[in-house]
Amino acid sequence: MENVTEYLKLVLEKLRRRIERIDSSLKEGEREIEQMHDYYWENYTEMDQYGYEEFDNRQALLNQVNANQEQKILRHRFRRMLDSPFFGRVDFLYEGEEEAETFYIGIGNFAEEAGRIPLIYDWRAPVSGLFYDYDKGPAAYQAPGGLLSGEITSKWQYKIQKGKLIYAFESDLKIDDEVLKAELGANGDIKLKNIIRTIQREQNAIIRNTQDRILVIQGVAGSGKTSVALHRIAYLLYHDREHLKSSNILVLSPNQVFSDYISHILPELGEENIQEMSFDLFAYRELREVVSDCEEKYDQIERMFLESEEQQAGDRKQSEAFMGELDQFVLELEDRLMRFEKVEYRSFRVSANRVMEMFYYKFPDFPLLSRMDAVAEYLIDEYETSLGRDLSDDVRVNLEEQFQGMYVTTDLYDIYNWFLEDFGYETLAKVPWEKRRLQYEDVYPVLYLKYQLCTCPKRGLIKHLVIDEMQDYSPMQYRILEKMFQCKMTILGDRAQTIGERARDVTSFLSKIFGRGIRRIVMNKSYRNTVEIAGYANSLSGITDMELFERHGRPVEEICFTDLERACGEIWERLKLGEEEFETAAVITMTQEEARRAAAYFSKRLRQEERFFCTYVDKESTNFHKGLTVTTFYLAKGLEFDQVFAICGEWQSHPLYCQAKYIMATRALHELYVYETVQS
Ligand SMILES: Nc1ncnc2c1ncn2[C@@H]1O[C@H](COP(=O)(O)OP(=O)(O)OP(=O)(O)O)[C@@H](O)[C@H]1O
Repeated sequence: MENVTEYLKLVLEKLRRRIERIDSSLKEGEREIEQMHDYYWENYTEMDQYGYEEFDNRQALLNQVNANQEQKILRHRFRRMLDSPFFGRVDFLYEGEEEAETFYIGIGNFAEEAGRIPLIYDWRAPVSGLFYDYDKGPAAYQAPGGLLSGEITSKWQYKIQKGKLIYAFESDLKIDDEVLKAELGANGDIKLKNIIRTIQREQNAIIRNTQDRILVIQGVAGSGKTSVALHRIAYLLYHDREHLKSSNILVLSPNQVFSDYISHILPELGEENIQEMSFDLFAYRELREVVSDCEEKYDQIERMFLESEEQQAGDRKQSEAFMGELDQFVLELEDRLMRFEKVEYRSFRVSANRVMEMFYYKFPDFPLLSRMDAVAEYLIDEYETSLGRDLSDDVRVNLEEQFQGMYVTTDLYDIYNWFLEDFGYETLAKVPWEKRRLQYEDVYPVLYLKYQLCTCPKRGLIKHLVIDEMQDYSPMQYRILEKMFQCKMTILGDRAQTIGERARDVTSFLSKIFGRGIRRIVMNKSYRNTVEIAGYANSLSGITDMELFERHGRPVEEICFTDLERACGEIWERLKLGEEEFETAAVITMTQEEARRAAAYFSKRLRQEERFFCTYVDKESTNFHKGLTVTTFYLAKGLEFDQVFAICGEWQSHPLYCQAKYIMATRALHELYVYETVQS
């Protein structure tokens, strides 16, 4: 069918009919569930004594509930498609055929009935690859049965809103750029949005990559790393539904606000949301038995602003050299940690020599602090077999305690202190558990030590791990992750955005940790910022090889001010929120104290004149809102705003200054103002 308006009308009509059919089948399904309940309650006293009938009844109920659930998911997708059923079309002439076939592409598959030829193809379907990867001319796509070649005879892009066709372009490179410019030039949505209409070729290659076990994406700020990683997840879920569920995917995300910011994409793409976790939170939980409190990463950053010489000690403890020292310490620990003794209780007797022999020769591969459990288990089992019965619980507990008592200590805090002392580092305060607090730089060394000495819990349920902001994880953290996860991974980040004195290029050490099977991809084109903003940011970090998407805006303004409140007064005048141009704006500071003062200023002004919402975001915040956000550079990472006011203060000589300013600058979509306050 040639005429797109006609086709749109037809599709909308069929969508409506399909939704009606689902509605009535859902009603029928719910009636059946009710009847099954009624039947059960009326008859359950008479159901057969072995419970077969009851089992059958429950099974039927479960099946019906699941069927209804699936129908609801379908209905949800079709209702969304009523707004915009498709956005692209390719006409493809298969090799050896005479007439081209037409494929319309949208957010999901749609056929008049299950099993019929789709009227619309999901953007993730094999054939949809044609739309993203080729212009008119020779083309091919990978179908389940092999590569299918041919020629694209025409390719179209559409914008449909509320069921109405807004535009239709027969696409070529120039038009594609215009469409993308329009998308990027629009005001920032509140949350990160899906990009299926305009996925770029280099991005599509990453999204559709299924062969590499570990994909490492080093991408410049605003190149679409986070977007691409999430679309990749949607793609993988679509193509491997049998083995991969959303519960099998885990995202390591930097904080709650970022998680909230990206939380829309997967549901928008018709997938359930995936689990996310902060690695720090996980580490604190794992160390609960060792210390009562741990310093948080963000507190450490704040501390770095107050005591900049701390940075070096902190960096040292995350280095590969430090890990080497810890490994060496662990190797030499065996003799020092053990005090072998005989074990006796009632008729159970084992000599110290026997225990030692088992410890060193029977279970040498067990981590040191888990090994005595294995020895005890083995010897107790052996004894129970000779007795021909199990030991009572109290005898077993007594024996296990004697075995465990052969460790001089099992307290990781003490053991870590031995290490610090041996290698000439300042030791931790020797205090009871209630008073123990680890500084952030010691958190991962202690966790690393724990997994060197005790069996590391494997996360078998996780089949795909996504690590965002990869540059902020140290070699030691990757080593721990490698022990915990043996699954596929998507690791992404930008070395220029490292929170640290120097940019960290994790690609230089990842292959040492994960071995072969790593594919490294560089994304060098930035989509977020205008040319003016990207040029300014690049000059800060010395980046010269970034490709810029040609979208222009206001030049960046650098403004000097004497104090923070005056800078805020100036910002107030420049904000274009509310009824004006923009949806989102941010005032970004170096430190929490500055952010707090700025937020107090804006809250006060807003009490007098209610123009928009103002949200102060700190490390405890969980949500991302429309309006003005006031926060620090380290919490603004990963986010974007229409207008950004970067308050760089008087930190020019601070080691984090350059990276922080770069992070602030690259958050801006359309307008950037940089405030350097100088003391009067
Ligand atoms: N193909 C595309 N089509 C439309 N918009 C895109 C495309 N690629 C990226 N964008 C937009 O560019 C912006 C940056 O994307 P994203 O946040 O995923 O980048 P990033 O590389 O993770 O950024 P950063 O590291 O700076 O936080 C977003 O607004 C995103 O929607």
